[in-house]
Amino acid sequence: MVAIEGGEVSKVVLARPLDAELPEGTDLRVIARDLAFGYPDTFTFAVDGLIGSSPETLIRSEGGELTARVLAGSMGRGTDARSDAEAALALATSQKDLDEHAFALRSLLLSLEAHAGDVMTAETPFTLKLPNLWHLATDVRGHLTDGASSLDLIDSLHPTAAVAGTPTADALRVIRRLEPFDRGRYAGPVGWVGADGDGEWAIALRCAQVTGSRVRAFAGAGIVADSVPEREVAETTMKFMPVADALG
Ligand SMILES: C=C(O[C@@H]1C=C(C(=O)O)C=C[C@H]1O)C(=O)O
Repeated sequence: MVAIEGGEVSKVVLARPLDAELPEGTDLRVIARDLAFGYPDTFTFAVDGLIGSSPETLIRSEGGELTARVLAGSMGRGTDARSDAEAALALATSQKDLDEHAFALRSLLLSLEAHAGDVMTAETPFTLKLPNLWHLATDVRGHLTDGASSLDLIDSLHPTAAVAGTPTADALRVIRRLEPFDRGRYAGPVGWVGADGDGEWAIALRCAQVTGSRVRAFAGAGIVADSVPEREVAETTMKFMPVADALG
């Protein structure tokens, strides 16, 4: 909060790791299948021991068409239909979350400017329902104008303010100062690229790195001026749910 109050950054995304031992005999293919069934509206991935289900599309580039889904602003699901609808409404009307979302969207749009035309987004974010969380979400569409490959695009776009903060360079400095661990591939791009440069890249969130029998899961939350530290920590606990449940 000192970095935000002092004007060093407007938003910073801070993460924490969660370490565990993998139960003996765990088959990562089964874990990936469980994640894919449990979180159908996400990208489930398992690449060199990095396994997870990400709801956020960094960029998809196919035949000159670009799409992205920006997420920022989160709220736990309610325990019944009524409290769940209230949670979604509270999120959609929370100025703190709308601000947090606007930073993330703006950073993506600015980075896309060099590569895309006819960029379209809705004026207000929608609420995206996941099994563990509500998110504020904005879908972005545009046309590729400079022939960039999807690898060029992720080079320009990563890291967005959804996982780093605003301004990017200052937020990265604050992260290096405050996070006492290496993010590894957490919050980086994960996806595929074709021989023609097209591709689909998610942001590696809601994931864990498996190394032998050791597992390290990661979860972060965007901090802005009105953030309440305890709520942000609780948000990361909810974000651990997919991998924590799947890995037992
Ligand atoms: C940083 C994470 O998630 C990001 C941060 C969010 C937020 O702060 O509300 C929401 C979605 C993601 O863009 C994470 O899952 O670890």
